[in-house]
Amino acid sequence: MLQPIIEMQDLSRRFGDFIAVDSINMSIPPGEVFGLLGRNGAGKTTVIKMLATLLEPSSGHAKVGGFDVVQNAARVRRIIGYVPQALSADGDLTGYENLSIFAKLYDIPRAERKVRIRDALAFMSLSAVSRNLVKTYSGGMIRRLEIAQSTLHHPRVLFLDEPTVGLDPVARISVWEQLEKLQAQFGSAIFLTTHYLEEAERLCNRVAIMNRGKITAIGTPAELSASVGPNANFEEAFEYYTQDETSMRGAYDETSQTRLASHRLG
Ligand SMILES: Nc1ncnc2c1ncn2[C@@H]1O[C@H](COP(=O)(O)OP(=O)(O)OP(=O)(O)O)[C@@H](O)[C@H]1O
Repeated sequence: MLQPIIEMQDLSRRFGDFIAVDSINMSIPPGEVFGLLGRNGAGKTTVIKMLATLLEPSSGHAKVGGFDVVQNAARVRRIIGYVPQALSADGDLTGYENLSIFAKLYDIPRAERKVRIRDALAFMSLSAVSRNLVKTYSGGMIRRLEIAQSTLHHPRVLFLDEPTVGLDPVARISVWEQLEKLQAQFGSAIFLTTHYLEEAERLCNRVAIMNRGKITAIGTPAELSASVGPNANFEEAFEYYTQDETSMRGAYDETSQTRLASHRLG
């Protein structure tokens, strides 16, 4: 098997006494589009922030591109792109100016900057509005600009935290299409969090379902559906794997528990 691009080993994060991420283990191969799914508060953002070197683990380890996210944080930062959940582009600058800041941040040589920015704008279908202030953009356009910003340096992994939250269905589809194009052209791995099941099914090669800090299932969307029942759909699988453990204990027989455990190990 190829050397994983992302590896997590007993990765945990506490806030005081509260365990937000509870000893998770996962490996993601290069080029995979991987979705971390869960309800609000499951711990998804905390995982992505640890992988993107923005938050230190309380215990356990993670590597991105073979580099430890704590010991080699600077090396990790050079090979990743990160799009946070809240819209973050500067509304008082133009699209071009926002990209220009990131080109400098990523140390893209001065001679190459213009071409990279022009290509990124064209790639995200933003060329026509590049000289307009970002505050005049729609939510979908801002998201596409942020994806352009965070991929200017052609990262090996792109982290996206809830990339289409708050977008209308048309804007959501346009973001999905740009992400698919990006993956096809550069082969970057994409690690995204979402609570939209349709997004995960459309974009992701594999998904993991997270509930109260733990990974309860991992596999392709089709595998997870099949693991719940012969005719189950992905929504039913999500419901199943995000139930509270107490209700699971009561409601499911031993076979189901074994199946759940085998997914945890998978
Ligand atoms: N800095 C912090 N201090 C204290 N608790 C925190 C902090 N950050 C996150 N938490 C808690 O950790 C848990 C997981 O939060 P996290 O943001 O990772 O969840 P999430 O799955 O990304 O949810 P959402 O979809 O709402 O963003 C939540 O209960 C949250 O309140």
